[in-house]
Amino acid sequence: MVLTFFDGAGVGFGFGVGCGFGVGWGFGGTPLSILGLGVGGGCGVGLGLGWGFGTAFGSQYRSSRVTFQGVEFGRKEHDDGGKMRGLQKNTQEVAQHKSKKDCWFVINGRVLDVTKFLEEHPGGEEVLLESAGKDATKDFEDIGHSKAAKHLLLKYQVGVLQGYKIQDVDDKDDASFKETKNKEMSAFVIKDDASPKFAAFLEFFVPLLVAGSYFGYRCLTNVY
Ligand code: HEM
Repeated sequence: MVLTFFDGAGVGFGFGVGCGFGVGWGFGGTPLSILGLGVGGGCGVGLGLGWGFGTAFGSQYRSSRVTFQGVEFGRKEHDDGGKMRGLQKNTQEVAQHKSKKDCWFVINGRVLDVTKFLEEHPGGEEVLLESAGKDATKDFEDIGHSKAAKHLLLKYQVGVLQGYKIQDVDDKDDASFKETKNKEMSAFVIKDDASPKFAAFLEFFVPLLVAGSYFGYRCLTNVY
């Protein structure tokens, strides 16, 4: 979860007592996304209801989970500081995990536990089981897996084959990974933009509707 603070100009709505100063709720500022506390000047004398321009500030919790092409970014597996993923394994140890219930293989020196991925693999579980307990680098590369697939395999890393020094994806000077990261950011923006637009729409029209109803009611009662 991420906490976003915002402040800025907005529209306030509330009850006021006295000479037209009211405290109520408002919305506004950047990213114009949620109700905050609004303070603003109003008009009227005595007990009244009003809305006016003022300032709005507040905070908002939002989910930081982002999924891009099936890869869930920000999960614990990616944030374990490499403790688990960096454990040294040898070929004999990898060779012991070659069943459907316990399937490991090696790709580019990374030891992967793909047991939970078998059923999800778009190329089918059989091909993965054929590589179980072995080095699957050549098979993996020969298929011409996409960049997303290359990124996805990091999720299943449980260690490093002895003798290999693995570069972290973030440090890798590889255009393919950079491209994936950029896409990840745009996916983030799109997902975050969706609800604030709707919220801003509601937040503008609700006070307008309430104020309109109130003034309508006042006009009607004055006539008679
Ligand atoms: C953890 C390791 C692996 C991951 C994360 C992975 C992921 C994927 C993904 C995402 C696809 C869909 C196409 C794409 O995006 O490239 C795919 C397709 C495929 N994969 Fe894998 N894969 C892995 C290992 C392997 C291995 C070891 C083989 C062995 C031959 C293999 C064979 C295939 C095949 C045959 C396809 C279908 C290609 C097609 O339909 O054109 N994959 N894989």
